[in-house]
Amino acid sequence: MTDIKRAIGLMSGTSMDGIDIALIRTDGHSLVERGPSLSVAYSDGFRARLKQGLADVRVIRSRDQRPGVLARLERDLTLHHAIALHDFLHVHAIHREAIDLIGFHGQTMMHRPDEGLTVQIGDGRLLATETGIPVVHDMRANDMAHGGQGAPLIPAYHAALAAGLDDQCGSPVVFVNIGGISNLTYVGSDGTLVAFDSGPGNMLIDQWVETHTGAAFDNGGAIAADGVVDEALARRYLSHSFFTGNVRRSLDRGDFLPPHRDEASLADGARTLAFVSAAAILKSATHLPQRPKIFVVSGGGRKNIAIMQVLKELAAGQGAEVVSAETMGLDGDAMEAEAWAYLAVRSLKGLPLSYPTTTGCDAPVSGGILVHPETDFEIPGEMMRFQRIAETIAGDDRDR
Ligand SMILES: Nc1ncnc2c1ncn2[C@@H]1O[C@H](COP(=O)(O)OP(=O)(O)OP(=O)(O)O)[C@@H](O)[C@H]1O
Ligand SMILES: CC(=O)N[C@H]1[C@@H]2OC[C@@H](O2)[C@@H](O)[C@@H]1O[C@H](C)C(=O)O
Repeated sequence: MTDIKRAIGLMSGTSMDGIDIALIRTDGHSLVERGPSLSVAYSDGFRARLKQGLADVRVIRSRDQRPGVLARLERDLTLHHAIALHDFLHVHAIHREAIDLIGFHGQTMMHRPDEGLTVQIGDGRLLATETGIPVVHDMRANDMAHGGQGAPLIPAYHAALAAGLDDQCGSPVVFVNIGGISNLTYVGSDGTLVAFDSGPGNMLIDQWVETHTGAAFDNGGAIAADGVVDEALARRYLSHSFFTGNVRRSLDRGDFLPPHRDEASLADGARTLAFVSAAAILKSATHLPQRPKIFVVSGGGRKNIAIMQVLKELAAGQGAEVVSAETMGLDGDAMEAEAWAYLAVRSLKGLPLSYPTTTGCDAPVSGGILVHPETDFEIPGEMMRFQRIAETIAGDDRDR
């Protein structure tokens, strides 16, 4: 009998905007039934603590070091995930015992593929203890140990989704995730899977808008709508060695920096960076085996009209269509969390998470660490839970 699992994925991406949670039922192969999802935003206080963590992580030389605020941050990040998971179960009236597994991404604090170093904070053991559910975490490390870039890992899930899309759209199909960083997955009609990071997604726009206005992002692309593209500035980004080099490599937040504050007006800067985000995707897509017929876009960047307009124009010039994940009946906000649930099930079964054509690893490799909760687990009582929330949130303000 097919062994089908109910798994929850927890994703906190490079934008550091919050936690995405999604439930799926899957056999870890082509059977995927997507369930409910939820996004829980971080408070300004916790985002400020994560940014402090990005500064403190710079001195790390091995992936288990936790200098400065990082040890405390890892604990509190994990508690935020536990709280978010309890809320998710409560909102959807799901009993904890109905869940077989959690796939826990944690928060990437540093990613240096050239040095074989990738650091995601998140305490899998603590999460298992707090939730009473087995947790698979740290899914990038084994790929790197086998010569891979450690990212992107979502392509295995895209391949499963593509199998369900066959009748609806042409092939090859390319899945585009526009998060803080963008990545592409090409799925050919013969199942060929090719993937890589494609450039800065929203992170430069977010940093630019925050510096000028204090807002976390350009809502809907409204700021960019009032601007014009500064061509010299756009050219500077698009001639970065990431695009001109022949080897595809995965990106860290620090690989691209926002323009200096006075290099452009707020609106022109936002418009230019939205243009760069879209043009980077098309530029990177030239490294795919074939021109795609359709780009299926997920991630928060699909809500930025300025990015989507340019993407559609540039793709149309190559005879390709651009649609949001929702047009294909998928969920562009939950897809990464769903993927982490799917990958956790694959990890449990010892199936590959990555391939030479997706991360550059030497051979298809599995990965992840499985942690079981203590056998005498009891759900923390409501009072204890609220006390933990209060403590964690108080910590967010105290430590910022
Ligand atoms: N309504 C919106 N309008 C414009 N941009 C938006 C909107 N909602 C979200 N975004 C952008 O999407 C970003 C979050 O996207 P997402 O959650 O896909 O990224 P992530 O998962 O953190 O990153 P990554 O995929 O790189 O790990 C926000 O930081 C913001 O820039
Ligand atoms: C190191 C790391 O966290 N990389 C992320 C980041 O965000 C987008 C892009 O860069 C992608 O390579 C990856 O996340 C996705 C979910 C992945 O691994 O598939």
